[in-house]
Amino acid sequence: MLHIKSVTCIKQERCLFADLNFSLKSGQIMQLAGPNGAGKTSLLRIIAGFSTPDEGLVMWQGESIAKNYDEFARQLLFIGHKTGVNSQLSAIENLRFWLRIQGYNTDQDLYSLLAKIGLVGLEDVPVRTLSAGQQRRVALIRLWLNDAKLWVLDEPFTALDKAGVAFLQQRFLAHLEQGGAILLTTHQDLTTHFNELQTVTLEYRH
Ligand SMILES: Nc1ncnc2c1ncn2[C@@H]1O[C@H](COP(=O)(O)OP(=O)(O)OP(=O)(O)O)[C@@H](O)[C@H]1O
Repeated sequence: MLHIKSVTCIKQERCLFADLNFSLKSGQIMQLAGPNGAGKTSLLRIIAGFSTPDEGLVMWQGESIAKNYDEFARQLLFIGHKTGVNSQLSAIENLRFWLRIQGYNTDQDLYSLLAKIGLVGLEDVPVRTLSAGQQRRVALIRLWLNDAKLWVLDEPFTALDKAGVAFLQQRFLAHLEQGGAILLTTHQDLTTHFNELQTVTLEYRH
């Protein structure tokens, strides 16, 4: 599905990583590990096509993502460290916005979806008035509103409580069972939940 081929990234004259190679197949989950500043977010942004590598290629289904980026973007769900939630809008309004820009039906029962993720009674207040963990839950609802094959998630567990982490892990398992793939950064230990977890570790390079 996804191939990272000889990818190099240089920022502020520091080489974050060089000649990086790995693949991610349907049904697989991969954790990007490494210390602060090692380049994990930079790599996720390259893989999502938001920035270009100094050398190398990101390939999706056998072709460079640059070749048919629109098609790749349709199969990608990226949720960054910054949540991408409009904090002036309510959770329901954010959901309707995401559905609309993807061309999906907005008549779904969004209240029951928000209830599932623990936001009963908070559906219609501005997201900025919610706690950090509740705001993260709003951002993560896109995982239920999307049929993208490849999920690229930068620290998705941040600010979530134990129940939130467990709920998200269940959603990951369902996505993998349906043939999706997940690439994520996290400081959580995922090995007990995902038998086939792969890890790529970036060292901090000076
Ligand atoms: N747009 C940019 N311009 C200049 N330097 C950048 C830019 N983005 C990232 N960097 C630098 O690249 C390095 C790696 O940053 P990055 O955010 O990829 O690390 P990270 O491994 O995700 O770190 P953390 O664990 O703290 O989130 C940092 O030293 C950062 O200052």
